[in-house]
Amino acid sequence: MCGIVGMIGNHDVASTIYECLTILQHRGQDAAGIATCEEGKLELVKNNGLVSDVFRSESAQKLKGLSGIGHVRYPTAGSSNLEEAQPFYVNSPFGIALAHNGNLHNADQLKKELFAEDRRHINTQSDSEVLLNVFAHELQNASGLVITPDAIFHAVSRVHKRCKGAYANVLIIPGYGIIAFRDPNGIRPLVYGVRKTEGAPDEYMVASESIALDQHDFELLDDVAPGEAIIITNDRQFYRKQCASNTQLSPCVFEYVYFARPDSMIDDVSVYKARLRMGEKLADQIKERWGDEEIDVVIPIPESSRTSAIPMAYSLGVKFREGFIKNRYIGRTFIMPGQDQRVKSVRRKLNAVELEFRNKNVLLVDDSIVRGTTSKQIIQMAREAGAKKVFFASAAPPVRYPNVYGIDMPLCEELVAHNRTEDEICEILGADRLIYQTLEDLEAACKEGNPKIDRFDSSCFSNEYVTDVGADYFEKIGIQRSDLAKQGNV
Ligand SMILES: O=P(O)(O)OC[C@H]1O[C@H](OP(=O)(O)OP(=O)(O)O)[C@H](O)[C@@H]1O
Ligand SMILES: NC(=O)CC[C@H](N)C(=O)O
Ligand SMILES: [Mg+2]
Repeated sequence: MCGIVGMIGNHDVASTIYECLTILQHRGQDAAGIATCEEGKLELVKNNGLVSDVFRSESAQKLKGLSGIGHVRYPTAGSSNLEEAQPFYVNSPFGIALAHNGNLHNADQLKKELFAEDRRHINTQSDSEVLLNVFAHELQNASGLVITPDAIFHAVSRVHKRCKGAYANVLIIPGYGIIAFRDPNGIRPLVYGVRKTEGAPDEYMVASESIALDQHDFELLDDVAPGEAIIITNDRQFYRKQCASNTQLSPCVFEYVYFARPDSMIDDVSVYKARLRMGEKLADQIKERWGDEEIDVVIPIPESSRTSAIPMAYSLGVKFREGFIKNRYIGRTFIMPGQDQRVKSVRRKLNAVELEFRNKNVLLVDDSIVRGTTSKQIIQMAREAGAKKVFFASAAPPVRYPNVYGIDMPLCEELVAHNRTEDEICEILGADRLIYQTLEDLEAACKEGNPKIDRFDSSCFSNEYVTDVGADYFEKIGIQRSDLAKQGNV
């Protein structure tokens, strides 16, 4: 997952974009970048690291101008190297920079076409560089000497025809404005809003999550619809158009489970409320299936499961306690690049409050179990702290299949639930009992917020992908993006 933001304002936008990126930091911890534009000149600063590290240097001072875009990266294609940090820039036509959240599964094919037919060279392994060049090529074909909204909308419609996978994008064209668009399935989130000041032109912001808008007093106007593109020119003309013929709103259900901040709205659904409903539904399952079990206390595994754990405890009529304290200076474990780092980080990040465990039957709640890195260690810690019995509940169903739309879970064999029954998983994790949310309940918990959602991308639970992903792509990412490959061992 990555976080993206774009803004046109009445003062230099770099500091606001910087703040937005810190707000979106939970979506990507590997690299960060900002491109701004002043009088037709684009400045770009990007590097590996957290937002606060990347923009510490003096180079960030050069980020001037009333429009800009920003990105925080969690890689799903290519390497974690600086060359693949975003925004990406291409100088022709007009100069375009892009920030992309998502993942293309036909990037290899597109790369060949770009080279052989479009005379464009791709210099990295990044699918985002491919996407930018497809857009640039199509814009070049569609425009004359002057950029027009029609030419941009046409270029976006061509991107929809050529690119397969997930993409929520924000782009900047120096001297013209910013553009945002979302793939025809609307897999990755993208919202926009306006800030009005009397006597001054309206300011606009586009971002992965509404929380970036909220914190800067922008009024949320809408989600960018699947297949839709919006344009905000420097002189504040606003255009929007549907650029795809077949669209179906299919947001990634994992955003609601884990990725997004609870205080965000995604496709008109409050992530917070969706998580509360997940907790209620899971509690119903527990009552139905574990009626015989005595639970003394419900304990969330910080951070993301807290919201679901509260209504669970309430519904079960059991105490809710903070049994694990989180070191607030350690980032998210799951999106770290290597398994060694992830394992070490869980222990450094979480510590048990012994008195909440001693001689108790504890129900630990997490939002999801993916590789099992967190749950395995946490269950062990609960036992060391003196728990009598350790029960484990996951607010999401078993993750059994790869994600190809922007979450780096490329290899089935790395997923603890793949090809395993719930009893087998329970044994591996070392719990006394394990319960998972059903997919039906999870989707219902999210959809209740917006019945207009056509379907979800729930592929990592169901093995049903909303785009046509070829077997060769699964094979490729399984080889290239496994933990072993990333360590350079294969
Ligand atoms: O089974 P695993 O492979 O361990 O992945 C699942 C865990 O990873 C995430 O936590 P993370 O520490 O990334 O973030 P959080 O602090 O937001 O909960 C998620 O909330 C689960 O706790
Ligand atoms: N997680 C993402 O959205 C990743 C974006 C892009 N595929 C990259 O690897 O940089
Ligand atoms: Mg967690």
